[in-house]
Amino acid sequence: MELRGVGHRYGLRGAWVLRGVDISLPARALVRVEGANGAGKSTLRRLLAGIDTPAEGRITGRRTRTAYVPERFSAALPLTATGYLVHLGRIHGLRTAEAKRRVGEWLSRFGAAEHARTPLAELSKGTSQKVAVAQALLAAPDLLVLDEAWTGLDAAARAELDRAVAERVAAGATVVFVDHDPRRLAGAADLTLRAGDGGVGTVTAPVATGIAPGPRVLVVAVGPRGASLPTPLPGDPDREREAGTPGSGADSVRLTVAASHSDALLRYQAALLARSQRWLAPLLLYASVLAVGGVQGGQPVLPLLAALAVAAPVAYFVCRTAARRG
Ligand SMILES: Nc1ncnc2c1ncn2[C@@H]1O[C@H](COP(=O)(O)OP(=O)(O)OP(=O)(O)O)[C@@H](O)[C@H]1O
Repeated sequence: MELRGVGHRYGLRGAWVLRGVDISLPARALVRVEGANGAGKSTLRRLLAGIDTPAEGRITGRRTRTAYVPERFSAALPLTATGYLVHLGRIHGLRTAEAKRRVGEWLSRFGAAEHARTPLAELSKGTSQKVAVAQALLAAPDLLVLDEAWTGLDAAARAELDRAVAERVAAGATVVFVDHDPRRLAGAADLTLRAGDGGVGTVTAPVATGIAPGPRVLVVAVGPRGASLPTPLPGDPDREREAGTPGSGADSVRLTVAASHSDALLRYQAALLARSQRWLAPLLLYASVLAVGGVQGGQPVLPLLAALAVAAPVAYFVCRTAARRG
């Protein structure tokens, strides 16, 4: 999903809240949105979720199934929790039986099964929030936008939401979240977007998420001399540029990324190839487990094989596509 020159303001003469926003949101990524109060975080999330249309600029590459958990949820409808959720499941295209099965599963996972038949108006704030989260997860969205979604949940439900988020990302979804607690999913975000405050906001994409523990994978990308890789890249890899062989016209960059993010990084580079950018794609990809985690644990072979199993098919696909494109 791409935002190009996106800006938003409320009303024709309102002050610009966001302007000149240029970001790419990769698939299979967890994205944190940060910023001071009033900086435009909710505005950005509503634009991403398709609830608001940008006043200027374009958003392209929208994911097929989008779900949003608002900061405040109040479904003032004469329905029970299950009735409401099944209805939403049907809107998402699920058959009634499948919708009921998923509703039961999600209410149970969030510890709200006993309120399945409770009218929405009688639900406590915490249980209402569980219903709000369940409605978003029902349809297995490939873009999930969470606006302080953990607020009001009990500890067990908060942990369950952490797990659900990890599952969606692992399944290839983009999950965008904001939370006032900086410890929420700390270290797990692939990308951090910072909304600038002061009315006229910009969004930058510092990708600093810290070095994730565990095995690290080395990806070597070779491209035209002097070309630069886009920023940000999934997983915020460490970059080390290497001068190319004289006369070869090529430079290479060594990207070191947590093994858990290597797949997202390789997929992203394959997408760059498809868009024919200057850094067409890695011509050479290889993976190895570095000292953090696997090697230190004295068992580098299995993680290495796992990393190669991920990297090799993608490298093959990228090189084959490059060859086809000449
Ligand atoms: N519907 C609206 N109509 C008019 N102005 C709005 C509307 N929604 C937000 N704003 C204004 O846009 C600016 C950004 O608001 P937004 O809610 O996006 O910020 P935020 O970073 O999410 O803030 P917070 O952390 O306090 O929720 C604020 O000045 C706010 O007053």
